Formats: sequence, structure tokens, C-alpha cells
Amino acid sequence: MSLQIPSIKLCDESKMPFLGLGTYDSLDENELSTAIKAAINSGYRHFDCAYFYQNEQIIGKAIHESINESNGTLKREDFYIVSKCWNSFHSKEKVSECLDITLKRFGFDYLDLYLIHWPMGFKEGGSDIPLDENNQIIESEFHYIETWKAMEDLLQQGKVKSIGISNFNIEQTKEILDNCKIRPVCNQVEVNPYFQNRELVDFCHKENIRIVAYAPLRSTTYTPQQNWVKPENLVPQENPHVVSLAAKYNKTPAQIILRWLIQRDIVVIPKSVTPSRIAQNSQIFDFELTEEDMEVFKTMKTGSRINHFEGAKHHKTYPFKNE
Ligand SMILES: NC(=O)C1=CN([C@@H]2O[C@H](COP(=O)(O)OP(=O)(O)OC[C@H]3O[C@@H](n4cnc5c(N)ncnc54)[C@H](OP(=O)(O)O)[C@@H]3O)[C@@H](O)[C@H]2O)C=CC1
Ligand SMILES: O=C1CO[C@H](CO)[C@@H](O)[C@@H]1O
Repeated sequence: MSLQIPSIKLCDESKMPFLGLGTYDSLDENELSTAIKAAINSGYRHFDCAYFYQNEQIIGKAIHESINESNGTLKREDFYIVSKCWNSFHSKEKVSECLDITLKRFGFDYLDLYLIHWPMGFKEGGSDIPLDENNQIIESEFHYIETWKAMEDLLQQGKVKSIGISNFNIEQTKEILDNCKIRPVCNQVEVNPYFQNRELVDFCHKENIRIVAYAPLRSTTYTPQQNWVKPENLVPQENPHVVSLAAKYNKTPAQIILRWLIQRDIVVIPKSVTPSRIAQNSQIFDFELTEEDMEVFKTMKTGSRINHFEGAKHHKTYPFKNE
């Protein structure tokens, strides 16, 4: 059996597969472990993870088990494992500490890609979301340029194979580009039919920075306790244009949306813990939307992002201030 299932395409310039499995908000060990193994069986090798998601141990264990049960057909090098440095680990020492915690949880000695999760430093050494008496997030003094330099050091130490950013706006991305020795390989941001983020996507593409679309299906339920805003808009899978394209191509609405994204050269990381959906989301490399059908998405009424991180909106480097 070929180790790299050929149906999932890789981005040309890196080993990043165009499809990865999102893993946010999956905490049930049985459910997540089953999902990871179902994904591996469907050909996924790219897993999008984060210190903040508190589930890297479960994911690592499931991947190790799959490798051990594969009779030598799967190796660590076949996988593309991504994690993210959390906001309360933005100083030089803490960036390295956050990565070490992640590696230990996974049981790996390197990551394929490590991202700065948000361009906002939070107070270090306490809770992941440190709040003051008025329930406001407590900031740290560490600027993301300093954090980026610490990421570059990790790359030089060989603990990570590549580094990138997440939730950086255009200005913040430019600032990184103007001050870096090593350029970010990607910016992971929200992109879906109702939040197309075209200006940022175009800017990053021009700069040869890969866009990784999170919340590509926009159907996550965010919990109010964490100060995230619940999606209020319609689910794009119910959009009549998407439904009609699904009928035309004999695909599901989710597959049409994911295909639209990869056809725009955007990497997608849909999250699912449902094996049938995990398999379904991988069947997007065997058809092509016509140019005309790609255009249909431009006509859709688009709204605002779902992932506002409301609780952090007073932070001095909150990325979505101008929206
Ligand atoms: N960098 C960042 O700040 C962020 C990164 N992310 C990353 O991006 C990933 C994806 O984003 P996420 O917010 O989870 O949202 P998604 O757009 O991936 O939506 C996930 C939801 O869609 C459902 N779903 C998945 N596939 C299908 C399908 N084929 N048909 C119908 N429903 C489906 C899932 O249900 P079910 O699981 O029940 O099958 C789940 O409820 C995250 O898991 C995380 O890894 C997300 C947000 C922010
Ligand atoms: O990665 C993430 C998963 O979703 C959270 C909920 O909005 C995000 O804020 C976080 O950055």
C-alpha cells in the first residue's frame, strides 16, 4: 500500500496536504480516537491541532497506535502534524515551553508546522485565558515580533520543520515579513462562503504565504463560557446555490464548499468526529467546479466572521479591530 494516499493532493512547495482534519472542541477520548483512525483510513495525514485544544495526548496516542498497527506501512514521516503556540506563551522561554508540552503530549520529537495561534500575548504563567476582576483578558508585554523570533529559533533547533502564523491581519503579516529572517509558510484564518476574507487571501497569495482556511464549513458551535461568539448566520451548506451545485455535481454541499476552497489554492481543515463525514470530506479531489460555478460564490451575500474572539477585543493587538 502506498503510504501517501494519492487522492489527497499536497501543496507544491511544501509537504502540506491540501486537506487536514480539524480537531478543536473534540475532547471525548473514544470519539476523537475513532475519528483520528477513521481519518487515517480515509487518507488524511494532516492534523490541525493546538496546545489550547487540550486533546493532543489523545491525538498522539491514536496516531501512534495506527503506526504500530500498520505493519510498517505507516511512519511518523508520513504525517503532517500542526500545532499552535498559545497566547499565554509568547515570551522566548515560554514559546519553547509551549512546544515542549505539545511534543510531550503527542509523544513526537518534532512538528511539521508550528503556528503563533493569535497575534496577542496574554499574561503568562496562569490560566490560558487570564481574566481581571472585570472579566477582561490580561495582556502580556510581549509583542508578536518577539514571539516570531522565538519561533525561528525553534526551527533552527530542528524541533519544528516549518513555522507560520494564524489570525494575523494584513498589517500584522506585513510587520512579520518586514522583521523576519524566516518567512511564515502560512496564515491560518477563517475563510468560508459567508466570510470570504478575499483581501487577506489575495495579499497572502501574492506574498506566497499559504492560506489555511479554518471553519471552512462554518458550522462549529462555540461555547459562550469561553467568550466566543456563537454563529448566528445561516449555515452555508444550506445556501440554495451550494445545494444546487451539490445536485449538479452529485456531491454533498460540504464537498462543494471544500472543493471551492481548494480550487482557490486554499488548504482546508474541516473538523468532524463523524467517520462518514470524515470520509465524505476527503472525496473532493475527484471533480472540478467550472469557472462559472466558481464565480457563483462571489455573488453570495457574505457576512462577518464567526470567530471574533470577543473576549479579547480590547487587546492592543486584537487583529479584527477595523471590522
Ligand atoms: N487558528 C484558529 O484560531 C482556529 C482554528 N480552527 C481549526 O479549524 C478547524 C475547523 O474549524 P471548525 O471551527 O471546527 O469548523 P468547521 O467549519 O470545520 O465545522 C465543523 C462542524 O461541521 C460539522 N461537519 C463536518 N463535516 C461535515 C459534513 N460533511 N456535513 C455536515 N456537517 C459537517 C462537524 O460536525 P461533527 O464533528 O459532529 O461531524 C462540526 O460540527 C478546527 O477544528 C481547528 O482545528 C478553528 C477555529 C479557529
Ligand atoms: O483555534 C481556535 C478554536 O476555536 C476557538 C473558538 O473561537 C478559537 O478562538 C481558537 O483560536
